[in-house]
Amino acid sequence: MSESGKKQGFWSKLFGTPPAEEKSDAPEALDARRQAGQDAEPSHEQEGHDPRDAAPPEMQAEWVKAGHPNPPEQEPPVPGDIWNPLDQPQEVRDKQEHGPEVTAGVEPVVEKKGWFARLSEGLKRSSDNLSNSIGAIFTKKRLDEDTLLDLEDTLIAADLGIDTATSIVEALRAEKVDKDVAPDEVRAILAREVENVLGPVATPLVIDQTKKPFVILMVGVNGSGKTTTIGKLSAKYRAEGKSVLLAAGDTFRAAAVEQLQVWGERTGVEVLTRPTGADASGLAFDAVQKGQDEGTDIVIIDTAGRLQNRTELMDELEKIIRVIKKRDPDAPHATLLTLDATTGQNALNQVEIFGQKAGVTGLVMTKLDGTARGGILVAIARKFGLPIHFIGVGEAVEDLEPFAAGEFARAISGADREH
Ligand SMILES: Nc1nc2c(ncn2[C@@H]2O[C@H](COP(=O)(O)OP(=O)(O)OP(=O)(O)O)[C@@H](O)[C@H]2O)c(=O)[nH]1
Repeated sequence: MSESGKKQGFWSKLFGTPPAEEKSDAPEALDARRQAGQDAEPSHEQEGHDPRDAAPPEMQAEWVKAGHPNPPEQEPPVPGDIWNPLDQPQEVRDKQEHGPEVTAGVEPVVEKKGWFARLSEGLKRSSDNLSNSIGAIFTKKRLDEDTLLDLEDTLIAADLGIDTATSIVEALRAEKVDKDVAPDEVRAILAREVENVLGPVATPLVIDQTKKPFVILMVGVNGSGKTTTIGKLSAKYRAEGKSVLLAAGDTFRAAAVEQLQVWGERTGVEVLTRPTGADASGLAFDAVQKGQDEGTDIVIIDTAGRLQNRTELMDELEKIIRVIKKRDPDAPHATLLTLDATTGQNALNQVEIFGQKAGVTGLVMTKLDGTARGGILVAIARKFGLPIHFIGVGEAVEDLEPFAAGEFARAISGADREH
């Protein structure tokens, strides 16, 4: 059950009904074997209805004050297991250091697409590849084994994982072999199977109010969206009337501390800091203690971005957790791993190693509004079964959504679009 049903006030006003289905011209086949050099770029997206437009003017002014940038134009990083966030272009890394620009004064609210439209656009590359390949494969009316094998290859190439690919092919074989089948029926089966995998892990992050404070530790590789997600979460929890304390645990970089302080100012939340180079675990300890002393509802601890294969940095993360436990043996009550949706296969390894070292309890997939490679979330769900709490669909404070399996499945399969 998504958290959206329970949302009140500010938050419930933010997230309206998803916009009507998106249409796109279906280009020809994209499958590598069929490409023949004709890789289709996503076509220009239609403007979606933005539920935020219906919000009161003072709220819109607040968003403008908080900076309301358009999604960044970022090229996807190098694909697969050689992906390294530190390889991103300097301007992207600069932006990561300083966060999105804050617009001074009140300007007209920028026309912004609804979150579902941004999710669909972000997943358009994955979705187009899948959907168009399905269109190209299912040219014969009758379903045969060769066609099923081609489909399996396509699903694996879309990062969905071998297990999911096999189960989709099995479902199709059971229902349709030797029968007439149209591409749209295959897309619908794909959407259904993806939803079956994602449904059980689409669970809200429940804040146990008996824990004072409820401690959330945010972990992930460099630039995966930890600090931005913390900013969005603190806005959400403040809007729910909860008290929040942030701890700027990336003590390596002054810019990271500043970035969290900007989010603290935007959301009216205190940020605990230490000088650059200070021990991050000491800061985490102090933050939990301060939260206990002051009866704070939620303490969110940021950590420095680290590649999962850097043993010494992962050891430091373990130390932070050990030290937090000295103040509260049950804490952290949630350890959230942020995954950049443009990462691809490397995300599987991130979940595995951060899971082992930091005891990750849930996932947030960020940048699903960009050039996302969303299929990997299905492989991750299948392999690890970890809760997926939220998705990030933009850089602004309101661009955090509870994860909804059905919407994600429809967006990635292209089942809602006309072909
Ligand atoms: N488009 C888009 N950009 C995002 C999203 N989440 C974060 N970003 C951007 O991604 C960049 C990195 O985000 P940060 O929050 O700084 O990432 P981080 O994990 O704290 O980075 P480090 O401190 O370097 O480890 C920033 O430019 C963010 O504005 C999202 O959901 N969509």
